Amino acid sequence: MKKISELLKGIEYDLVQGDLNQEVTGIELDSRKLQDGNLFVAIKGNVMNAHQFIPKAIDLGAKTVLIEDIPEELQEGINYIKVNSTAQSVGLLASNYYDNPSEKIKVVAITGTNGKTTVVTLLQNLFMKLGYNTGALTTIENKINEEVIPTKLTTPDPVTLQYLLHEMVKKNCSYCFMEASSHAIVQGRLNGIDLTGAIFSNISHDHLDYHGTMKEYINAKKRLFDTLPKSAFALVNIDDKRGNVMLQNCKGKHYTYALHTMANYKGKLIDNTFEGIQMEVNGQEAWFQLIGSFNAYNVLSAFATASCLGEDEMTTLQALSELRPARGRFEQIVSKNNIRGIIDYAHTPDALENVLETIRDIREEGERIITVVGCGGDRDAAKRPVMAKTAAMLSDLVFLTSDNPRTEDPEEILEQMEEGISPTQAKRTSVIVDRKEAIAKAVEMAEPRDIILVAGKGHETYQEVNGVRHHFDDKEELFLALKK
Ligand SMILES: CC(=O)N[C@H]1[C@@H](OP(=O)(O)OP(=O)(O)OC[C@H]2O[C@@H](n3ccc(=O)[nH]c3=O)[C@H](O)[C@@H]2O)O[C@H](CO)[C@@H](O)[C@@H]1O[C@H](C)C(=O)N[C@@H](C)C(=O)N[C@H](CCC(=O)O)C(=O)O
Ligand SMILES: Nc1ncnc2c1ncn2[C@@H]1O[C@H](COP(=O)(O)OP(=O)(O)OP(=O)(O)O)[C@@H](O)[C@H]1O
Ligand SMILES: N[C@H](CCC[C@H](N)C(=O)O)C(=O)O
Ligand SMILES: [Mg+2]
Repeated sequence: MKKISELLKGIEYDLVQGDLNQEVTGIELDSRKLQDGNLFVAIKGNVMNAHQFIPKAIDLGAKTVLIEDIPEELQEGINYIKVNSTAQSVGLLASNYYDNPSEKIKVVAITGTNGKTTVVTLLQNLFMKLGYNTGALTTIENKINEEVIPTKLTTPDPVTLQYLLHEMVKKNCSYCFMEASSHAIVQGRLNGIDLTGAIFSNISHDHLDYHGTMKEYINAKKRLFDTLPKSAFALVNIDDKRGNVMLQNCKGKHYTYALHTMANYKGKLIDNTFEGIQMEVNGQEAWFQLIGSFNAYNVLSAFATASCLGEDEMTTLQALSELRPARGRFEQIVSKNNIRGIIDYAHTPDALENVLETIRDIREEGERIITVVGCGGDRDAAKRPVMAKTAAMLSDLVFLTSDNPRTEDPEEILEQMEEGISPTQAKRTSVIVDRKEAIAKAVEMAEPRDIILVAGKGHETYQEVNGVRHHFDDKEELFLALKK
């Protein structure tokens, strides 16, 4: 329970009607979940304008509503508070409700097209090893120390986010490492968080359905750095040409990391095998259990973050070298007859290219690459032909199949993917709508020493079709097929 006036600290508002001394029992964004005494926040979303749900929220017991538009009729006994943007205000409101948790825990957010989950997972495991209670918010799951809290979003909604930070504070966590998706930044899900640091990994083609253009997508990521306080550190991958863009209007302390450019934190890849990578980090050589040259960036980023947070470099390197990769990222199964299956979450053109290039680097002569890949529905359609083209260019055989079709027709998604395939490549490409069948067929076609990459769904244990998530696990399917 909290007084409304306390929740509004730091927020510009107009009290349209009501009494700010009253208390609320919680903050709710979804009228369907509203509980008695909750404050209902009416957000104008991408699909719905929640102002239409105000009467329903009041029926269910809301006494206070946060609005942008004043309703034609005001109900008696209800507090109406008007702000410029409900979506942008709710983070701070929720932070006030949960006693401003980010003042009591160091929160570090990472943004970028690829590598966020990998780096956050590395950082949580690293800081736990270093002896700290630590939280993590990732695409795979949210965690408070070892406790797992399932999630459907990469970055939680602002109320859940503040609630989780508050729980981390209660469990004495010193750090929270979190992913900041570009959607979340634009929608203000991180507002109200006093960040200790922000990291930029890279940017490449994704989410153009949502942001419209690459320029807007870059600007979305840049906003995380533009709003960073002076006390925070800003750590960017300077090998990515947008690294500098992130720092342009950033008041925080600037730090850079790179493999190919001069930087504060410098790495050098020495060896890349199916067992791990050997690299030099600030002059020190070390071995890491993550596979793929792109992971050199992720390891370096985690190392640099630990250093920015004041950790000893040698201890950090030692601990990092003991860590396993995140679930569904370059996970391998080798069959009895020596066929290598790889499950990877590459669901962007750049990620797919990186992972295939890495396999091509490591494989030995005569080892063929067979790729099984699809593209998600209700997401950026422009990446579909590009991903198919990348798969065909860098593999010997390709099986185009379904990812999460969501509300789209899977066959249409596949037709769009096929547009990226040339007539010559088409001879080495098969289209199999059913993902289970596609994986089984890939295994059937494989000969000893061949390498099968199943890309796009990584850790996911479902396939979403028309709003329903059916159980589906690439790892299970590949394992089953390889055992036969
Ligand atoms: C496109 C997008 O980002 N959508 C997110 C957004 O929803 P929205 O703006 O579309 O909401 P809406 O459906 O228009 O509804 C507007 C408001 O009405 C409310 N409502 C709605 C219905 C009702 O009966 N009553 C009611 O009160 C809703 O709670 C909401 O507050 O805000 C919601 C609450 O925070 C999110 O759950 C929702 O994520 C949807 C499920 C989604 O699929 N998001 C994806 C695209 C996403 O955000 N992905 C990124 C990751 C990307 C990456 O990893 O690369 C992420 O951070 O996970
Ligand atoms: N630093 C990197 N550069 C390029 N590609 C990468 C990098 N790190 C990982 N990848 C590729 O991207 C895939 C997804 O990695 P990860 O889950 O860490 O990214 P993410 O940014 O969290 O993705 P999402 O946007 O879905 O949350 C990996 O499976 C791998 O193929
Ligand atoms: N967080 C990413 C995940 C994509 C994973 C892929 N399997 C798909 O469903 O498209 C997104 O929402 O775009
Ligand atoms: Mg992620």
